[in-house]
Amino acid sequence: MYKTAYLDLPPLRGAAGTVSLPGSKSISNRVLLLAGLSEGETLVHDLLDSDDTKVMIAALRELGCELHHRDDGVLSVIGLGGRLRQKQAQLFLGNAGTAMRPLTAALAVLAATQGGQFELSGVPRMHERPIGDLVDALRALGCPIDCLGQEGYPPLRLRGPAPLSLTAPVQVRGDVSSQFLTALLLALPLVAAGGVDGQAPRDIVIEVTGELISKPYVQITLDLLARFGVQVQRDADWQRFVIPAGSRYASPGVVHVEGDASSASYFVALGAIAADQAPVRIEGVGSSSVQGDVRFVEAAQAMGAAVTLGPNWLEVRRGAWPLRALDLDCNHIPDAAMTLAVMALYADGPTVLRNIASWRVKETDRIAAMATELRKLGAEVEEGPDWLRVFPLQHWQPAAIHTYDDHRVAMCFSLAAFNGLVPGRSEEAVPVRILDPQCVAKTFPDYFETLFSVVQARPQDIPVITIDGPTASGKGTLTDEVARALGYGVLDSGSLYRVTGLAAHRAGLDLNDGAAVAALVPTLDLRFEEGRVLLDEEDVSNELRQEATGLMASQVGAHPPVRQALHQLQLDFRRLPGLVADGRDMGTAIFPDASLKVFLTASAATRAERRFNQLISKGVPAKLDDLRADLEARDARDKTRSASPLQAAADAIELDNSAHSVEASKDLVLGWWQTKRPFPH
Ligand SMILES: O=C(O)C1=C[C@@H](OP(=O)(O)O)[C@@H](O)[C@H](O)C1
Ligand SMILES: C=C(OP(=O)(O)O)C(=O)O
Repeated sequence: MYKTAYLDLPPLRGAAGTVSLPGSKSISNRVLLLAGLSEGETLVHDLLDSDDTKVMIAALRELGCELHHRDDGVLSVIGLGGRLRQKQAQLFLGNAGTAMRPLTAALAVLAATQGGQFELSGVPRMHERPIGDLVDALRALGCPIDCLGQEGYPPLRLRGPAPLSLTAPVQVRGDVSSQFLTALLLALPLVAAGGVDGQAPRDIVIEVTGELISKPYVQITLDLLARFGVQVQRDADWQRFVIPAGSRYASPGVVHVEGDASSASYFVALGAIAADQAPVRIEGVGSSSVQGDVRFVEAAQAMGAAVTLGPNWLEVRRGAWPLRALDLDCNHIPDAAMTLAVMALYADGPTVLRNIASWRVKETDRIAAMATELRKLGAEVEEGPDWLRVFPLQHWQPAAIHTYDDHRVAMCFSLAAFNGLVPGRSEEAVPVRILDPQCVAKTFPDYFETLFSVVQARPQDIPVITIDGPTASGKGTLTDEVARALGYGVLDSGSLYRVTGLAAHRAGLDLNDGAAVAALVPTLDLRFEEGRVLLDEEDVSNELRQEATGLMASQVGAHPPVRQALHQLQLDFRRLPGLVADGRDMGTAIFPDASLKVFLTASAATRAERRFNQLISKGVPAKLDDLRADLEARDARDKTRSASPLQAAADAIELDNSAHSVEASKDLVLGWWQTKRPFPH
């Protein structure tokens, strides 16, 4: 996951390849709750691992369920069998509607029937998301509930014991969120079995007042209840639901969670926009999905996507281009429909998304957020209480997209990075900045990594920052810090000869055979991370420092084909989303077109002192004066040698960090970087 303040997406030009979806949020949290309420063990395969499921898992643990992750990745849940083990808990539920609403209903009923007191809270936005309709329904049933902040909103206190009146149908409004009905459907089997206050088993009837929105999510609830042994009857109008008398949760033993269909929407859109050569294949959902959001595929097809599908996969290519404008009632796909708003920028006319009032009470006011952010790109957008009209965009502007702690805003705006595919815009393509990219943690922590694995950019569009300078100037540390702040990769070019020597030696090659060693270079699986060098995922940093490795390095470095192969290898490090390259000739020889070049220096005295402290801390004896004399001699040699002398590139910014902390140097470099970027400040 990118834990950076922002993530810059360079212009992206194409897409192809296969993605494997994370588990469905809606299914994961329902399965967790149902398994937690059932008797015995449920083994959950492919559960989503994200903020929304973490809060549900933590809550169930607090309540006394035993959950543990097995070595094979399967989660074992041992449920409560409907009996509270903890009668008091304070549960923090983040911004997960699928945890807050269902747990409210389940714990209100359990507290009323078995006694107890539970407090449920979330992030500040959760305290602005309505829950009044559910609270009203539960209070009418007899559950004592206090709204601890504003009436009708979390945080909530659920108390008991209290007598429940189960004779009349339970009434719940369905026009603000379907999760209120879902919550009652998931919780009320607790009382349908009877036994509460000596009551006989009875049918529990739930009646929906007002138009029910987001119906496919209620269907997911009904399907999963059926898998846990509860067969709810519903009428044709989705107004009346009956949980039959005697219903009891019965774990199916093993449950497989499908891939998330809402998360699939970004990759379906990606295929429609950018897969003009080979398809984007999406594994985890398909025609046999129980999630309503698979119907996003129909909307994408209407806009021109060419889709083929199997039971649990989709393949999407570009069909019509530009995309076709759409006018759609999106009530059945409230989450995935946000993706259509960005696709609309690539359409041949205005696209209207209707019946989306619920967007206003989700992670943020999504109608306002989408309108505001689309306008930053230059788009014309109109909005109403429950609709959005987006016009196609010709003149794109570089924009820093505010994401409002809303995972879907972050994910769908990544699709704006394909603006270079708009006819006539190839040379004018602009990057897109996504602010606070880690908000994707709610449902898809690795979203951007997954995206980068299937998209292409032109190398010259991928930003590079070079940090060159003499030995012991602190290049490595600064490079790591800058790269970490930007989410960029690192190239530690100084270690390449040593790594090549070591790898060639390990492969049993003759180090005098230049051609053989050169052929090995492109196959090296190399990664630089936090000052460490990883070869085939093994940390070889210590081995690289050894004298024997130094000898191997000079042996392989003598061959021109090896030098050439290493040149290419360095260029290949220019990968999405960007690169910080540390060395001595990065800005002059390897990446002469780098957008920012830094030449890092420090006085010989400072560098000698740093090297001295480094050695002493590792228990290596050292003399300060000797180190300083060595460094001065080396500087003189470096500057005057004929083959690539150590020189700042003409367009490099010099940074003498003798008197700066690493933090201060990093801030300086990031400040320069901002001035090089096209985003408004
Ligand atoms: O029940 C569910 O799993 C969900 C229902 C939908 O909410 P609304 O019913 O509030 O539209 C959806 O937006 C949410 O992401 C998940
Ligand atoms: C609305 C959403 O989440 P929640 O489950 O919190 O309602 C969403 O994921 O888009």
